[in-house]
Amino acid sequence: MSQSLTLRRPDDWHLHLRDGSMLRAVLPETTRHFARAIIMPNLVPPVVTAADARAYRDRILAALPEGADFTPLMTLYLTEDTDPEDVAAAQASGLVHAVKLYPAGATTNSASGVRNFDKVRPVLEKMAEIGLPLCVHGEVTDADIDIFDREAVFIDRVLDPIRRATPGLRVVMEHITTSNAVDYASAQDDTLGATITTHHLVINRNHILAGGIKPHYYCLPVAKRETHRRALRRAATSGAARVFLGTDSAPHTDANKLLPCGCAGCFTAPNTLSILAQVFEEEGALHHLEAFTSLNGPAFYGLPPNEDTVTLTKTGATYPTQIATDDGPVTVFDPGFPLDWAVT
Ligand SMILES: NC(=O)N[C@@H](CC(=O)O)C(=O)O
Ligand SMILES: [Zn+2]
Ligand SMILES: [Zn+2]
Repeated sequence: MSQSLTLRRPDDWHLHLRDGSMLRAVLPETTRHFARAIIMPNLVPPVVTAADARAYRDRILAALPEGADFTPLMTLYLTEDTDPEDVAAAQASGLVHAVKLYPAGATTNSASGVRNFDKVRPVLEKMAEIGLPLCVHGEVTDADIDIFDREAVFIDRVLDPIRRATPGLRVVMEHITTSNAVDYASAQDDTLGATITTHHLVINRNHILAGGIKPHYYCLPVAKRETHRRALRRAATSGAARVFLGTDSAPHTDANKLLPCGCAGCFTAPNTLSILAQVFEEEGALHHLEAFTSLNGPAFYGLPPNEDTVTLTKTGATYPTQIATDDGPVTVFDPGFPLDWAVT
């Protein structure tokens, strides 16, 4: 008898589905395993208003594979012109579950993000009042701050001041990559959550840069040194209630990754659960996997956990190296080791 593991069906609390033919190609990779996902709004143009989010949700629902049971949880892209009343109405109608903060210039399609944080004060105050979470890409963009320090500096200079100025604001520190973020998150109250990606549990910066540059391991925030990866693994596998999975699965075509100035993002949707089971087993924490993938996220977002389940068996897993799209192939994240756990 091979070992098996049954979990409540997971959710992905940070996912890029893109649009058009890319959406159609990547959506089945998520709906196969996940019941719900927080859908990132960094399209071109971005998903800014409730009307934009409703239209994008309809395009996602129209692209669902036959028979898929999947609920996209929509977000709004915070700009300096975002209308607090539009945000409140979008939440009240059940359409929108979070607002996303991109510091302008921090990452893929962030040009419409926030430069002057004073300009978004009224929106943040409204969100604190109505309990709508702010999902944060937590990196400063100052040219004089080293890219490996941008998350730690953001916490001190931007995140903590925003939280102090806006009591009660619920915040998700997205895709944390440092022990600084782990320490900050664990010291806060239950208004603060943190997501961790699959790939940041697996790679450190050597994987990107040593022995030749590996564009498919380049994402933002960029993977840090090994001590940080270890801190992330401890946090993810600890069972701590405010830490949960946000894969940040971020597909780009190989043509856009393999360039002199290539795009940031790792495409992990197809093999995320197999990789996570292996990471948790290596850490002796398989009993905490369900909390990370299926329980902590819904609790933070005030939603019930899923009723149905997925089962993994230790029979070895295969996955495609690439997914075909009308725009060209998208390479799947390669963890660098064979996968033991298959989703059955
Ligand atoms: N993580 C990434 O490297 N890229 C994301 C944007 C983001 O989540 O920062 C993308 O949209 O491609
Ligand atoms: Zn981001
Ligand atoms: Zn992302």
